[in-house]
Amino acid sequence: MRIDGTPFRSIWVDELDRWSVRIIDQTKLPWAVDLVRLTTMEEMAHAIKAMLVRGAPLIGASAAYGVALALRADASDASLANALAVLGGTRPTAINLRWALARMEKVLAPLPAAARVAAAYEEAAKICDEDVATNRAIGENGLPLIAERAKNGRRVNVLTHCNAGWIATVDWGTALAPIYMAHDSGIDVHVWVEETRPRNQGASLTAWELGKHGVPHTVIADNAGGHYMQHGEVDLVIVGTDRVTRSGDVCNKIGTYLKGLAARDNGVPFWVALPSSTIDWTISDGLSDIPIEERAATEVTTMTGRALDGSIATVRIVPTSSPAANPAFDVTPARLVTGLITERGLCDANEAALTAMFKDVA
Ligand SMILES: CSC[C@H]1O[C@H](OP(=O)(O)O)[C@H](O)[C@@H]1O
Repeated sequence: MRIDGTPFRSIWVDELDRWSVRIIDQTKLPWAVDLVRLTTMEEMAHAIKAMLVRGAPLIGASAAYGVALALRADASDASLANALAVLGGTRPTAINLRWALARMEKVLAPLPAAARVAAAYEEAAKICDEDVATNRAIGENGLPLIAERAKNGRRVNVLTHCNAGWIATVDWGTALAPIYMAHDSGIDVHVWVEETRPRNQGASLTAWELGKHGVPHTVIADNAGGHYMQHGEVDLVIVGTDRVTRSGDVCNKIGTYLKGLAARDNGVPFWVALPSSTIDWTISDGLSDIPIEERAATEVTTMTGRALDGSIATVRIVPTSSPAANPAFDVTPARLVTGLITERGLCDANEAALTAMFKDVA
């Protein structure tokens, strides 16, 4: 997508040296667009763990380039194994991390060391290019869900949670892809952007990227989403996901489950957008089988933003004596999901539909 008219992806190989990897440091958004140059696997692992890059598809693409950086330094079997282990240990929930590392290992392990670096960069580039095409297809497949509600120029209100936009992927995004396509086709689409406590990725990332693209949006507290649904202000919910089970259970940013409950209670369609690389075919029960990342309590007890003097400040919002807990994701049972928007089309959130649509990979 574009940032002030300049086309960007969220990750790319440095144009000058053709081997280091560039990312947008998402912890600096929306206040600064900081393009960081990564030169080692360890730097990439940190970028994933500290969420300079985040979002299931982008985590996978980033890990793939992390393997390439590792092999550029040392293309031995031991170096490959170490890179897979270190990168694989950065974050536990998004299945795309495991998917991308397994794909890199399958390509690289059989090769002689001398052939591995070029092959690693080539495979990482393929993962990125495929992600862009996949998300474009998700946008095209999800567009009718918005268009069918836009009859006679009627404004369509979509609620989303967290950030599943172009910066959560290599480009286009998942949940936001249909929204971008609807906007670009002239549909009057408006987005309720839930701030998404505690990391506020809706407020800081989704609002930023929608604003850069000129998509009308309103940032709201997480607790306001149900209220707008009750008052008929939400035509549909579209969220992203970090892992979907073969039975259609959806793991996504903490708070998504509550949106699913509110949507069901108010008859609002609740759609989940995902590439098939986010489906974990090895599990069925999301609640018992998906590892939920527990992040630092300071993400709950503090907030970071721009002070009135323009400086970036972090403030405590919880008494120092109060402990805090910070599960980063929750699981929305398939029964609350209206459907899945995939690169192959719209799919019911159940095993029969998923295995039929993806019989070649299920
Ligand atoms: C397109 S995946 C978006 C998904 O990833 C986010 O998690 P995180 O930012 O912690 O990597 C969030 O759950 C989004 O819905």
